[in-house]
Amino acid sequence: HDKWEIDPQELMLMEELGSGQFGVVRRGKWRGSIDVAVKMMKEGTMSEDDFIEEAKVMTKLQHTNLVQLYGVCSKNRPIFIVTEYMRHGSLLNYLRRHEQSLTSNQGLLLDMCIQIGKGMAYLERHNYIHRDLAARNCLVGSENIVKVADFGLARYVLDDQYTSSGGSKFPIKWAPPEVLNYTRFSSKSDVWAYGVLMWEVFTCGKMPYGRLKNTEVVEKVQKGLILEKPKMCYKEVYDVMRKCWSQLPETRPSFRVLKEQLVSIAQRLLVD
Ligand SMILES: Cn1cc(-c2ccnc(-n3ncc4cc(C(C)(C)C)cc(F)c4c3=O)c2CO)cc(Nc2ccncn2)c1=O
Repeated sequence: HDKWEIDPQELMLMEELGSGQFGVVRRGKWRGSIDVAVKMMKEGTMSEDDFIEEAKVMTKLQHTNLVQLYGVCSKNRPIFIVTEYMRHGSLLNYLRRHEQSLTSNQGLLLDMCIQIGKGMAYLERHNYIHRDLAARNCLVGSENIVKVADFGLARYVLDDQYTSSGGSKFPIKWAPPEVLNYTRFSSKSDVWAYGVLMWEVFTCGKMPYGRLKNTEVVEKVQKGLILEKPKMCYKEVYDVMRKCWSQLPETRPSFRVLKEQLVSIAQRLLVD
């Protein structure tokens, strides 16, 4: 019996949550009581067979700061991807909607970064690369729980506007030099993206590099220019961001180290 295969008859679909990269995502109930989100994969948007194969691995990745993949309905089309439900939606929207209350609460902003760092340290330990880490791809649940979503899915996107670094949908502003030049993804390219995500958190959801066009950002990043310190961000937190933006991947800290550094900063700050 394939553990990762979900019987669609055990699903009750509810309101639409939005339409992501692969089509409509709806809220639902699984087996009558479990809150889920159901991605209904639009035909031709993802290499489905490869994904279904990978789903077996993904269901095994379990951590409090990762949005849990419960399984897939792959026996008919469109295929459904069933995951844990997060009631407050994307972190990016949450930051923008709650800017007023968040600006004075650096402890909470730092805690959000630490939670994501823990989820990413778990993926790093399992040699799992996200490939599109950003505030838009993290989700917020109750009690300010934050989790990393859609890790690894970038490999199955068929839209080459998204997959090729010259494409209009490629996440240029979250990409390090080795990805811009050779699309060389690694946990250290996730670390670069994590630095940009920290900047998003401490600016309550501003767009990195403002209105600069992608071509201008590529030029700046390759020249070593980096994002400025957000106004309401501790100096030592910005120093951690800057380490994530080292030109060379090997000079960037691992998520294991990053998490420890942020936790010790949080302990020092929350004591004072
Ligand atoms: C699990 N989950 C998913 C979503 C939700 C809804 C629509 N699109 C998406 N997205 N968003 C982004 C996304 C990105 C990718 C890349 C391959 C990384 C490019 C692949 C995806 F498949 C998605 C996706 O499905 C999500 C994220 O997967 C919203 C939730 N919750 C709420 C709650 C209230 N309001 C809105 N959403 C929720 O709990």
